[in-house]
Amino acid sequence: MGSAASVEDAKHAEVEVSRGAGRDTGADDGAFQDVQSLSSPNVEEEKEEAAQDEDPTSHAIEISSSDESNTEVLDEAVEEIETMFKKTMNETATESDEVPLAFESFIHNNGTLYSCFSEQGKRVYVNETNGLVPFPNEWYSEGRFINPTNEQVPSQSLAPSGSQHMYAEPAVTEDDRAGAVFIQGKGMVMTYMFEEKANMCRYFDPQSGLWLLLPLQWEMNIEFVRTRIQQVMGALPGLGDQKEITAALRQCNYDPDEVVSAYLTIFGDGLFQPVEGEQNYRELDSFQSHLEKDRAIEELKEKLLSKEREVDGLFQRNNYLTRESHYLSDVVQHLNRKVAELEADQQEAREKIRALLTRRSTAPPARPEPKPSDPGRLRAISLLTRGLNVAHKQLSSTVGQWLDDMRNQLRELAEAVQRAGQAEQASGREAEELRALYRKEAVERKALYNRLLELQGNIRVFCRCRASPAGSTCLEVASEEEVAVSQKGTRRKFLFDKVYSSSASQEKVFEGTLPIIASCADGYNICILAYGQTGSGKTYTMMGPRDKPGVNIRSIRELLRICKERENITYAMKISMLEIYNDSINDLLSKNPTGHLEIRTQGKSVTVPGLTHIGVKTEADILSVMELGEKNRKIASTKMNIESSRSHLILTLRVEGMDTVSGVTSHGTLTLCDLAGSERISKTEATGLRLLEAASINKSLTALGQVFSALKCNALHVPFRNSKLTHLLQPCLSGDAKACVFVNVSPDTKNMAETLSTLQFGSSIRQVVLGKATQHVTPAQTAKADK
Ligand SMILES: Nc1ncnc2c1ncn2[C@@H]1O[C@H](COP(=O)(O)OP(=O)(O)OP(=O)(O)O)[C@@H](O)[C@H]1O
Repeated sequence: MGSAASVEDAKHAEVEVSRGAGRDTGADDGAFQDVQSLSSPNVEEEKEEAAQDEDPTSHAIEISSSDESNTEVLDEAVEEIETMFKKTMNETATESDEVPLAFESFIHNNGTLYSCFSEQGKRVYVNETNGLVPFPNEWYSEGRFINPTNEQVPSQSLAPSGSQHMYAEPAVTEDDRAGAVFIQGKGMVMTYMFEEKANMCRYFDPQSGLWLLLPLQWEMNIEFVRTRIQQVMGALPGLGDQKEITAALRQCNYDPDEVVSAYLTIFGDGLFQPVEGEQNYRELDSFQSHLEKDRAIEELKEKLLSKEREVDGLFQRNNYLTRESHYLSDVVQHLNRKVAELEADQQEAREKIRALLTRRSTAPPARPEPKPSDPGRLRAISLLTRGLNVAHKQLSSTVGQWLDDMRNQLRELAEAVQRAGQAEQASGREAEELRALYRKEAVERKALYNRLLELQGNIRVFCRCRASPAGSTCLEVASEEEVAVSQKGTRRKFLFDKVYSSSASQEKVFEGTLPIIASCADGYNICILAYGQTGSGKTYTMMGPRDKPGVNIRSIRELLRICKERENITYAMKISMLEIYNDSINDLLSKNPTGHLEIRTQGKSVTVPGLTHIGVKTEADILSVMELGEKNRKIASTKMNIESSRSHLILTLRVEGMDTVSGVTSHGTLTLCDLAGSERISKTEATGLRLLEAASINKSLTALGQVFSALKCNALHVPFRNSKLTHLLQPCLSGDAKACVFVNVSPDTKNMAETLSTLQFGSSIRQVVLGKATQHVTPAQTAKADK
């Protein structure tokens, strides 16, 4: 039973890892030898026996002519041939990329069974000593094929006894272990990851009706294995050989975590660095989907722009109408004043006329007694009287004309007032319509915006470069989205959602995260975290100095502003602050810290029982709580940075909203995480406690990398529980949240290795798709029932 034995031996065999060396020896599988190539003692014995005899036919398995024992012997023969086949296949597979597979069994008239294959159109058979040798022409008349391509043979008769998995019926469950792969000469074949003593990938060969072992080369292409390869490569960008990783996966029973730790144990953290000059296959893999996504994002951006333009137009029209309406009301008021003045004047004129008339009728001027003897005097009086009459007539007609003018003016004014009133009403209606239209546009714009955010990915990655005190720089901010690292004449580019140069202000840097802050008030889990080498500016970005506050304070300020703006919703906020130091959780707000806290998971919720939560209302409240937490934080010095924080800081703000009109409640969290700096232990010369801290930090950051790579390839299992850090961040990263990651880098040439690894980490998590974020809202009735 060579096959079974070799599998079992392989399972217990020590993992032999010798990168590079493996290649020299012709073992194409590199560091980890293929399970199949680890031969059992039985196989070794068979080899020795085989070596004693040169005649190929003498190695063939004799089939007894007796009917009873025929099936048994045939079973053994098939199994032995299978062992030889596998051995030959492995050898062939390591020598060339082409492996023949058209499987046929030939029975010679002398009773010997041969295993034959079609290789590049020529038939060959397995000879234990010489491997695959051409099928002799004379044999065609000396025997027959049991299962040639065009002849179906009852497969049960070929299945070796004792190996149930080899039976013809491909009755396998439809789960992630089932798959398919294209094989040259066979077309698309079914594959299944059999769980025997160790996991075994086999494909179903319809011609032989057998489940055969899949050669390494093809195994790499099935989904089950490919996902795991990607996980390993995600965690260790320094690994370039997928075949080598496949072999390693076989050795580790297809457990990617085990493979990663095996590599790390042997090669150390050098594998975190990508292989220089090597094309990142993941970029190729996701290139197409990224292109499509980018196209969709561009379209949405254009739509958004045109909507914004429309809204701007509406705004301008609205402003114009409002101004016109104000102007018209001013005119109306002015006219009304004028009318009132004219009416007063008219009244006054009337009074004056009436007074004049009264005086003339009631008190006629005392006429001097005419002196008949004075004709000159009489003529003068008559002239005066005539003049007075003319003046009276003129005055009457002037007054009448004046009154007519005033009446006309009044009528015109009344009409103007009426028209202005109507125009004002019309413009009011139009303004109201515009406002409704604007509200509708705003809702549509918000929906488009959310869709855009969703398409851009619920994880946004920003790169911030700090200034170089040394003046030497290996970084070049090529554009708003691209940063390049130059090294010995080569130039590597990295793309991010935004790249901030050393001159970018704290305010500018915060702008990138601004869009997701409002989502927290809507009931989403939001996470902002900073990753980077020690001293690269994470704390500066997240906390910042007092006069230049960072993302933490600005996002809290923005959140408070948004909550205040929403008049119908009352918000309650609670803040907690913890640090993870040497993989244990410390409560930073507790007055009497009682020791390290543990994490509890219930369904999707992750909590820390005993952690202090303080209710806060204003920015001042929050700042004083943060100050208290900061005081308790462990700050230690390292050789590289005097004020280097050696723990991960996680500040969480829980925001509970209650809509007083609809009764809907929402629960959002804003998680702000300042990660401890990744560092090269050798470079910082850390010893003792510092060494322990550094090892713990590196371990948790590696776990974070593993989580991101599992998320990136949509792995069934995401190893959140590998560290306290990833366990706590689970709700922020498990397809339920929106996240922003800052990768902070130093441009100093002496930090180039760390900078490259940080950029690689950042650009790789950019491809993570968290999925559609979930809004945590409870409808009114449920909310009441909950209470
Ligand atoms: N963009 C920047 N502008 C001005 N000063 C900066 C900037 N980034 C970092 N610094 C300064 O560099 C020093 C180190 O920065 P910081 O403490 O933020 O690094 P860090 O990545 O948090 O380090 P560690 O991981 O060790 O905590 C600080 O003195 C900080 O003020």
